[in-house]
Amino acid sequence: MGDNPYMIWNFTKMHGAGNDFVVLDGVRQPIDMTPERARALAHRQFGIGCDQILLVDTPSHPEADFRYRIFNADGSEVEHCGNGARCFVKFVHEQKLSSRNPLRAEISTGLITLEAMPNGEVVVDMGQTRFVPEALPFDVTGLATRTQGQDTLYALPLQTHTDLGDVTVWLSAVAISNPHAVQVVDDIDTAPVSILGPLIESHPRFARRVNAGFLQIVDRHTAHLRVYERGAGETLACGSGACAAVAAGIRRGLLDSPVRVRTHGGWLTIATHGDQMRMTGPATTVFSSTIDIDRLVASIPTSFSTKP
Ligand SMILES: N[C@@H](CCC[C@H](N)C(=O)O)C(=O)O
Repeated sequence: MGDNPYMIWNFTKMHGAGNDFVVLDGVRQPIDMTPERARALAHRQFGIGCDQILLVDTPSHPEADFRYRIFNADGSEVEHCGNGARCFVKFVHEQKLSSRNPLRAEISTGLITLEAMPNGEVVVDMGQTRFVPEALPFDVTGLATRTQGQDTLYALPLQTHTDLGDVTVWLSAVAISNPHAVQVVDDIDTAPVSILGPLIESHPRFARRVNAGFLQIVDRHTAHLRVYERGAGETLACGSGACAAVAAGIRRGLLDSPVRVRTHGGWLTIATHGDQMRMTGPATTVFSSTIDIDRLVASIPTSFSTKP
């Protein structure tokens, strides 16, 4: 790799409401990301540790300022990451990759617009929500359904193999580029997220797996949310999950825009803007450093192998 034989990567550790990221500049340094490298970077004990890796790259779309790629902690590349999008803007400005504001970023499913506000928060036009099971995809063949407001809910039976026994969860199926299955619960603090989350996330009816949201309605403009994320487990906040949950809450007739969403990592504001979901929230830089990526991958004991 030219004058960088050790594959030293500059990186910045960031978070958005506690959803944490390793952010890499692929514009000024060559980054050949692989699932194994992503898993090594994300490893909480042997790596830097993060929920997702964000790669800022040159765009292929003529109207985009940058391309923005997202890798889950398990190495899978995914379509969207709301909290990451806010950190992406802060990173681009702090690293002086661009002073443009608003910015347009290319994600795998199109373009998103992002704007840094004078108070340090970032606003992201997250795109449209789609309430069609095929968009996730979600195989709903033979599942019982019921209607709530404008939404169709799907009854997904789950065998928990715990004291909870067999349970049926009523899900809204929402795609906002990435897939979300949202259920309404009485109290997010007592909801069995660690039991139901993994069962929903990797349920065979979701061919590309799914992010499992647990939404508590507080009043028509306030909600609490936990998300068991595809490829990362429960995170302190999920921006796309907040957009999907609010869209589901509005469609079910339980919420009105704008909605303040409390996650375990902080507050996000979600509003509808025409047919778009608009998210506002914080973005925080923790520190910047360098890492020898090949040495990191080689250092991880085989019993903790980052190979699939
Ligand atoms: N934390 C993110 C979502 C990251 C991707 C997600 N786990 C997926 O696999 O779709 C957010 O803030 O939106």
